[in-house]
Formats: sequence, structure tokens, C-alpha cells
Amino acid sequence: MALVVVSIGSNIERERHVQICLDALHAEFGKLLISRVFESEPVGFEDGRNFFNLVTAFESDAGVGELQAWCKRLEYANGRRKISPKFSPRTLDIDLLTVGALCGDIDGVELPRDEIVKHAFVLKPLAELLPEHRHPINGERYADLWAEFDAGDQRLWPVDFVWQGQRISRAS
Ligand SMILES: Nc1ncnc2c1ncn2[C@@H]1O[C@H](COP(=O)(O)OP(=O)(O)OP(=O)(O)O)[C@@H](O)[C@H]1O
Ligand SMILES: Nc1nc2c(c(=O)[nH]1)N=C(CO)CN2
Repeated sequence: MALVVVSIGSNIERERHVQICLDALHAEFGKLLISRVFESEPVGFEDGRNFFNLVTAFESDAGVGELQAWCKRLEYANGRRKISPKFSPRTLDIDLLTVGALCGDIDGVELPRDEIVKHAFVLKPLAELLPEHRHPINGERYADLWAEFDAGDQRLWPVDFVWQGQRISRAS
């Protein structure tokens, strides 16, 4: 079994899509560790709609290709279409951040995903969820990576979020 860490993002019907995504991950993989949900303005493109982003982790012995295909199926089942350019509004984006300590291109998936060290909307929830875990390549604790991170003008607002009757995120 390996710890699988994924990031989730949505800026179209974002509350509904995050709920659907967590329900599906839970049904498929069992117990989930879930970060707070953060709202932020779109990075890299202009759009009136802010994102919800969060990170979740679970144990699985599925292969990387299988995990990736499962995530893509869920995105597409929820209205995600490939016609959109990389930086565009999206119903649901599920990205594999890490799978255990695997590094490199595995089944066409880049691990660990380099967005971990690029975007506050990925690193902040990851560092809160798994502060003591270390980045598989540079060996730094996620808490330290976040403490050293220059978020520039990226701002994150914690969202009051309830999933399956459980408050997983609250304003602070
Ligand atoms: N760690 C990873 N997690 C998810 N996809 C990855 C990863 N590494 C490489 N990829 C590849 O990137 C391709 C494009 O991903 P996706 O469909 O999410 O596109 P995108 O929306 O343009 O990018 P993003 O996910 O950054 O918004 C996927 O088909 C997948 O093969
Ligand atoms: N705030 C925010 N901005 C983004 C996001 C995202 O999830 N959140 N995803 C993108 C493409 O993957 C591009 N820009």
C-alpha cells in the first residue's frame, strides 16, 4: 500500500463538484485524510469565478496508470472537456501529487507533480495536511517548504466546508 496524495480544484459549481469528488474517492479508496478547502483567484488566466482547492490523501495499492485513469474518468463524468486550454475554467481537476515516494515519469504521469512547489493553492493545503511528510525529490518537510514559499500576490481564503456531515474546514 502507498499513500496517494491528490489535489482537487474547481471553479464551476465548485461546492457541488468538490462534494462529488470526495464522495467518489471515499467510495473507491476508503478512509480519506482531507485538508481545509481554500478559495483563490484563478492563477494564469482571467475569469470572474474563484477556485476551491484542497488536498486529500488515502492508502491504495493501485498502479499509477490506474489511479490516473480513475481520476480522468471522474473529471470527464463531471463535465470536464479536453477542448479547454490548460488555463481555463474547470468543473473538476484532480491531479496526482505523489504516490508513495515514486519519482519520475511513471505511466506518463510526472511524480511528484511539480505544481507542489509552484502554487500556494496546492502547497498550503498539502503542508497543513501532511506537515511532517517530505517532498520525495528534495527531501524537505512540506511545512518547511510552505514556510519558505513566496506566494507573491496569490491569496487564499479558508472556506467553511462540510462533507458527509463532518466539518473538514473552517474559517480561521
Ligand atoms: N502528476 C500528474 N497528475 C495528473 N496528470 C498528469 C501528471 N503528470 C502528468 N500528467 C499528464 O498531464 C496530462 C494533462 O492533464 P490534464 O488533463 O489535467 O490537463 P490540464 O488541465 O491541461 O492540466 P492541469 O491538470 O494542470 O490543469 C494528463 O493527461 C496526464 O497524462
Ligand atoms: N486558483 C487556482 N488557479 C488555477 C488552478 C486552480 O486549481 N486554482 N488550476 C489551474 C490549472 O490546473 C490554473 N489556475
